[in-house]
Amino acid sequence: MPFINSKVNVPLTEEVKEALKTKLGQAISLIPGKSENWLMVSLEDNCSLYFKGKNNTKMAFIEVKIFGRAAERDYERLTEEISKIYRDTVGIAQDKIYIKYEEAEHWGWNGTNF
Ligand SMILES: O=C(O)c1cc2cc(O)c(O)cc2[nH]1
Repeated sequence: MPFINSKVNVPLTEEVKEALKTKLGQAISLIPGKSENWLMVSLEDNCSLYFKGKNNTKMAFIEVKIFGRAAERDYERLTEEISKIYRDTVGIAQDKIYIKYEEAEHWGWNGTNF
């Protein structure tokens, strides 16, 4: 049950949101055992983001939360893929994207915990 929360400082059309959701759903399977089947995605646009004191360029902050653990090499591959997705789909330069990973030991679903 991964969760991807993304904030960008530009507006996103419904078409772009759909494309991001689909591409992120494919990318998450770079982490063994994860898939779009359990993926929840939040796409926040028009956020007030500042990087290095400035807000005059497109930027993104993306959080990836997973239940359990993953290997460093899988996070490396996912960072590469997510950065390409936001570059190709939203036009954000790779050096204006932060990606944060979190591993959760406790995850609730359907009224109980895994
Ligand atoms: O996506 C995961 O991390 C995930 C899905 C899933 C389903 C399930 O029935 C489990 O017991 C664990 C689990 N992890």
